[in-house]
Amino acid sequence: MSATLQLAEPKPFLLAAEGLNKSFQGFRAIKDLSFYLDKGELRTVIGPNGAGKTTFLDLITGRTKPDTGTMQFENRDILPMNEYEIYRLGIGRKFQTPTVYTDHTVYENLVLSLEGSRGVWRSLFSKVKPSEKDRIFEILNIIKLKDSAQRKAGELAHGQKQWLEIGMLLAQNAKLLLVDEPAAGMTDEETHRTGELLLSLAGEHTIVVIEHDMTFVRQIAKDRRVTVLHQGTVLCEGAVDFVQNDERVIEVYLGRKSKQ
Ligand SMILES: Nc1ncnc2c1ncn2[C@@H]1O[C@H](COP(=O)(O)OP(=O)(O)OP(=O)(O)O)[C@@H](O)[C@H]1O
Repeated sequence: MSATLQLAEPKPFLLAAEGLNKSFQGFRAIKDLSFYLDKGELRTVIGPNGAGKTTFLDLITGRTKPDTGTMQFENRDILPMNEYEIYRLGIGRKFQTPTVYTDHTVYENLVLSLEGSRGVWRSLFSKVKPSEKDRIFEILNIIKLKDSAQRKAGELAHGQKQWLEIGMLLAQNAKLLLVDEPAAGMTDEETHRTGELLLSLAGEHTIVVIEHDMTFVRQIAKDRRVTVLHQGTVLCEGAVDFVQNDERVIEVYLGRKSKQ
């Protein structure tokens, strides 16, 4: 009897971007950038100022369209879609500065973000279904804001606002969370707790974090893949120790060669 070798089907990437290029008035902000992300990954993207990190997130969310290249999310070509259509597919973004509804409570902020949300008025004044309420309390537990559920979001500390915003992405049921510099402006303790929150979400959620704070990067990356962008393209990719010891990475961060 002859045994047949069964090869597992390769798993498709959650997000696959290939050969992206984007110029602004002749300046090439993104150059032949390719990026592949597996479902459940927690990927950190680092790079010096002006490396193209924000522009890359703008390309994923449809805020900016590339001049050339392809972008597939769950095997669907998302380049022809507008920002709202891409958001509806399940790509959620958290900007560096928190954008919560400051005059609404923490609980209301999460209601307003629920997947398929029904517009501000309907969201706040129509009945929240028991299953939705359960989900909100689950999220409040995850983001450790249960005791602040009835506080106005505007009264929260900076770190808490950032956690609320991550909770809002969870309420949207985002499949891919794009998180831009979550540790900016945080105390060391808040930064550490943010790292713990992101680590607790990894696996079940797919997350791309842009970050400068290397202590934080080491906390969340551990042996996960880190992508280094430089001049609009991927300079290096690998475990955090690997990229931190890469001569080219040291050179672009320090502006000189580490060893001659
Ligand atoms: N709309 C625009 N018009 C012109 N130039 C732009 C535009 N958006 C970005 N750029 C340029 O593209 C380059 C990449 O910018 P981007 O903001 O993506 O970098 P970054 O890696 O996010 O930097 P930082 O860490 O400082 O936020 C920069 O040189 C920036 O000036």
